[in-house]
Amino acid sequence: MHHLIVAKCHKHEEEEELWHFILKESGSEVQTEVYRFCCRNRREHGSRLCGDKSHNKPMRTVAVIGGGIGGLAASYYLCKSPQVTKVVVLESSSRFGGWLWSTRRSDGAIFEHGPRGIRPAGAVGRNTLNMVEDLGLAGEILPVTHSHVASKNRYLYVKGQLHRMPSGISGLVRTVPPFSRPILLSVAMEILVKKSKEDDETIHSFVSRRLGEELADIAVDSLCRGVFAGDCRKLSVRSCFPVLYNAEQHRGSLILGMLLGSGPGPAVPPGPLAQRSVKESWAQWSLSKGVESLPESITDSLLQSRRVELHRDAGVKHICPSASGWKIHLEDGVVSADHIISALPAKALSSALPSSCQPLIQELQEISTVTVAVVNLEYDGSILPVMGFGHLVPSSEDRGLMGIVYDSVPFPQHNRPNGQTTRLTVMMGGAWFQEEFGDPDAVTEKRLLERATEAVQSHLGVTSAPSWSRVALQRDCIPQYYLGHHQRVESMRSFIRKTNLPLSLTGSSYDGVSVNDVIFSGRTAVEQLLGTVV
Ligand SMILES: Cc1cc2nc3c(=O)[nH]c(=O)nc-3n(C[C@H](O)[C@H](O)[C@H](O)COP(=O)(O)OP(=O)(O)OC[C@H]3O[C@@H](n4cnc5c(N)ncnc54)[C@H](O)[C@@H]3O)c2cc1C
Ligand SMILES: C=CC1=C(C)c2cc3[nH]c(cc4nc(cc5[nH]c(cc1n2)c(C)c5CCC(=O)O)C(CCC(=O)O)=C4C)c(C)c3C=C
Repeated sequence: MHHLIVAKCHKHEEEEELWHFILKESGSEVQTEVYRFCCRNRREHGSRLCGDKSHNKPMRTVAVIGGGIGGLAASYYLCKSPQVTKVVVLESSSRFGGWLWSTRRSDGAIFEHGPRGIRPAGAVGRNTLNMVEDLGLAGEILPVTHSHVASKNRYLYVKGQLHRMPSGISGLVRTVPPFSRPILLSVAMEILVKKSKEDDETIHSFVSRRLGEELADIAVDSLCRGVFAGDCRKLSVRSCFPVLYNAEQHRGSLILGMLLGSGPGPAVPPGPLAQRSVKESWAQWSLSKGVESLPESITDSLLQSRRVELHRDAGVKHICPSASGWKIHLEDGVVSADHIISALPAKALSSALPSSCQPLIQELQEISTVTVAVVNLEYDGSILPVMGFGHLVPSSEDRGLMGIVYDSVPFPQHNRPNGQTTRLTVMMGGAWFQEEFGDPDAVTEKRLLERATEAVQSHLGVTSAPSWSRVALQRDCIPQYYLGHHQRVESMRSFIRKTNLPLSLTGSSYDGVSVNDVIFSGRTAVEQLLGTVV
């Protein structure tokens, strides 16, 4: 008996949905087809994307280039499918994980030099938790609930003072400094603002238009510094905050979009861990040995598979088309592959591609990145004047200093076990790195450390010197989705489709920078390649 199951629908690109149809015979899968539906202007066109016979026969060798969380996630999902004979992961540095990087000191203290908290919410959040559970990491989760002080208290540093971000009904109906009128007023007026006809808009312009300039200048400016280390006057609302863009497009208002929803998202059923996150109302989570445990655990699981080859110190220099796919040139050898999933930063991929891919090279080069100085500090004793996740600093207050995270508050488990200490992380530079500190290659660690400790002193009144510190200069760590980014990404993928290049683009350069987005993008790349749900 044959059963046709519509297994899944998820949003692929703007106004596009992918539908997976699975044909089952006596309970086992015999054929999968993936159709792309374009819902633009409410007209629906379906086209078969993949899943024909050629896609259901084994894909011999897939090379995954870049061993950050994006490349590891893609490899993890590739291994879920029996269609792939071999997966070769090529990473230029001596470790896997990319920006997921934790220092574990011998006395038990843990310091993050990249992401520190991952959100469980939404389809992409559930997807990561399902993966975490599958990897056997559930027991290592450190959840931070919505009722925790780190979730309730987030601060802004404006005009030389810390201000708690308004929250709850009372915070919205009253005038709370640094804002000059109740936020509820801006929110109520928002429903009356007309929808824009523009294809894209900067985040600052979008929020000024819908909620007023003050919220854009202070709250949203700071938020963009705390997620993209970027300038909201240049970043695209459509690519950075698609939920806001879609709310306006589909409901005519952010508030209505939030109340009524703004279109279907990807369908990701929650596993037991994701269900627990909802039941216990988690706002974010980390892992007991630091966020780097996640790529370490994926690497360990990949090593269990005889189909996977993991190569560190294997920088991709050049890739050339060959009769069956690609020849990938490394410093000291050549790897052949039928298909490449690139999880490299866009510029790194652009310099490896052959000149026959010129239009793609051009677009990849246009995706800028920013450099962030991450300064981890440890102080003896309990030195914070306020408790919360941390504070952000709008660019009008201090262009070079983006904010301070009070790591000991959300994750006290990462403090050294003996004796009371406080761990802080100061983040500097971003879109303002060059103007504030000059050439990243010329700036000294001493200068960055001094700037960070001065900020801790002036913002938090801490006069003691840190008992331990570490400066990490994260070069080109966050891609900037400037105006028109969505068109650029679509144009690159369209070039790949039209020229039948056996290449998939994943990682933080294209479809979102959060850890959740990058993992989900790895999964989407694999599902599109194999034409099956993994
Ligand atoms: C300071 C900081 C704080 C952050 N905070 C958060 C947070 O709180 N929450 C959150 O969700 N996200 C956060 N992020 C974002 C998130 O960590 C990143 O967007 C994500 O880790 C990017 O993963 P990726 O695999 O796409 O890229 P990368 O981590 O950059 O991986 C790319 C890999 O490719 C390798 N590579 C480069 N060139 C070559 C080559 N030629 N050949 C082979 N390999 C190559 C690199 O060595 C690297 O390992 C933060 C990022 C930073 C920098
Ligand atoms: C409180 C101070 C914060 C600083 C300073 C900060 C710097 C910083 N953050 C990123 C990248 C991301 N941060 C993300 C989430 C996030 N960041 C903060 C606070 C600071 N970040 C908070 C409170 C949160 C959680 C968001 C929430 O729960 O509301 C994310 C993930 C966003 C997501 O969609 O999941 C990223 C990415 C950088 C590069 C950076 C450096 C200046």
